[in-house]
Formats: sequence, C-alpha cells, structure tokens
Amino acid sequence: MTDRFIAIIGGSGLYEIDGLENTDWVSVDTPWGAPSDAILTGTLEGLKLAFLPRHGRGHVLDPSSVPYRANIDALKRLGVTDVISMSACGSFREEMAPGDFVMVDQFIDRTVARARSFFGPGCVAHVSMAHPTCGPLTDSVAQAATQAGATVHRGGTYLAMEGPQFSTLAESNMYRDHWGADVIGMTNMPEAKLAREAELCYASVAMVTDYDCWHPDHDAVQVADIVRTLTGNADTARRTIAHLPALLNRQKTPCPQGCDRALDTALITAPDKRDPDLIARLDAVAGRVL
Ligand SMILES: CSC[C@H]1O[C@H](OP(=O)(O)O)[C@H](O)[C@@H]1O
Ligand SMILES: Nc1ncnc2[nH]cnc12
Repeated sequence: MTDRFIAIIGGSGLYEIDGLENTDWVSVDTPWGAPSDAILTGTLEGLKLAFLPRHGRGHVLDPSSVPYRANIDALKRLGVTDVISMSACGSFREEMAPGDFVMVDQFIDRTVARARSFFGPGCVAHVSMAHPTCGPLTDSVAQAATQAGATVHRGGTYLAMEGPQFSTLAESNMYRDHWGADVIGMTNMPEAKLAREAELCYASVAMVTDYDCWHPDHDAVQVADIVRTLTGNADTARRTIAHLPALLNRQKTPCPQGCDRALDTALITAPDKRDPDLIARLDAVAGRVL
C-alpha cells in the first residue's frame, strides 16, 4: 500500500499555505521543463502534502505560460497521488456568488495555445475525460470546505478560456445562456487532462471572485475587484486545507472511479513502433504501463 500524498495547486491569491510540518521547498526537474516554482512539501497531522503556486510566487506566469505538463509531471515524480486545484473564477449563476466555492465536475475546454498532452507521435494515448474530476476526492474537499465555513455548490461546469483578456459580453452570454457553463477561468485546462493522463485523482475548487460581465447589476470584472475578493477566498481555502487531514485516509487505496488506472485502456501505439525518446520522457507519468 502506498502513502496518500495530496498536492494543492494554488491559483491567483493562493501563493503559499501555512501549518505544514517538516517543510521543504523542493526544485524538481522534469523532461517537460521547469514547473511554475519550487514545490513546498510537508505533512499536516501525518498527511503528506505538497503545495505548488500555479503562477509562481509573486504571480509571474500568465495562464498561457503556466508549464502545465512540467507541473503535473513534477507532482507525479514526487509521489503525489491526488491533486486539489484551488482557483479563482467568474460566475455565470446568480446563486454562485463572490466568496462561494463551486466543486467543479465538468469542463468546457476553449483553450487554444497550450501543450495539452504528454503523449504524441511515437506514443499515442487517448484517456477518457467523460468524468474529468474524481468524485470521492471532490466529496472530501467539499466536506472540508463546508467545515471551513464556505458556501459550497456541489457540481458545476467550468469553462476554461485562453485569456489573458476577460470575455466579451457576447461570449459571456453565450457561455452562460447557451453552453450551460456555470463558472469561468483560465487555468483548469489542460491541467485536468494532464492529471488524468498521469493517473492522478483531480478535484477542482472554483472560488468565485466576480460575475464576469453578464450581470446587469454588477460592473464588468476587473483585476482589482478580483483581488479584493481573493483575500477572503484564500483564507477560506487555507481553512479548507486544515480540515483535510481529518477526512482523508493516510493510505492510498484504489480509486473507485479508476483515476489511478486511466492508462490501462488508453495506449494504442504498437510496442515495437514506440519512440524511445518519448518513452523515456514518460517515465514518471506513464512508467506504470510502459
Ligand atoms: C487574477 S484574475 C485571472 C486569473 O485568475 C485565475 O487564475 P487561477 O485559475 O490560477 O486562480 C484565472 O484563471 C486567471 O488566470
Ligand atoms: N471572469 C473571469 N474570467 C476568467 N477568469 C477569471 N478568473 C477570475 N474571474 C474570471
């Protein structure tokens, strides 16, 4: 049985967490380049935890420049088994108000300028993204967030846009009225796809900061408004993390949803046709099946 090892990927406003014991900032090299920053590792009441600031400390990386593959590879390489993404987002629903937490269970991927797979020519794989987040992990995080005092919405569709500009009013209306999106952000894709390829359980907490630009009673979103709401959201996020040890087993048992076996049915390239260089790069992500 392996140890459970939880990674938090902190989004805008969440650049560090406190309360960990035996801490170390670890620099990890990956075949996909350097991650967004060093990774903070430690334990919380005996639960192994890692923390990675998605945009780097000081928020130096825009959403298109985040090295998503290096981030997920580095976490997998460290032995992480579960990833909890905590992100700022805009809301398309009146009832999902600034300050609320939405437990994402679906995505619409509108990103266009990012490397979105570890696989490719020389080793082709097609994982299922039908259920892109891990249900059991999401349940535990939702419980922790509720205990932390957050208003939690169970289930929501996150539209991932390229950015860095915010949406036009026409786009905002289309995503909300016709596409069924509940929240919008710029980072959860391809992160969730890569986590699935790396056979990591992935949960996403979308922390609402604004109503984007569709709401007739609210001004169109601006960074300054987001930052104001982010401070409170980041405090609730830290309290949520503090509740996790009481809710999560220390041992990693097989994921009931099969996140940890996603590659069992995904590889299609004949073994004798595989590219040795790519296979070497896939050592951490897909070593279990290669
Ligand atoms: C600072 S507002 C826009 C920025 O915030 C969100 O980042 P993250 O998902 O990492 O919290 C959003 O996706 C944009 O990147
Ligand atoms: N309205 C919005 N659109 C895209 N990303 C966001 N992050 C926070 N608010 C956002």
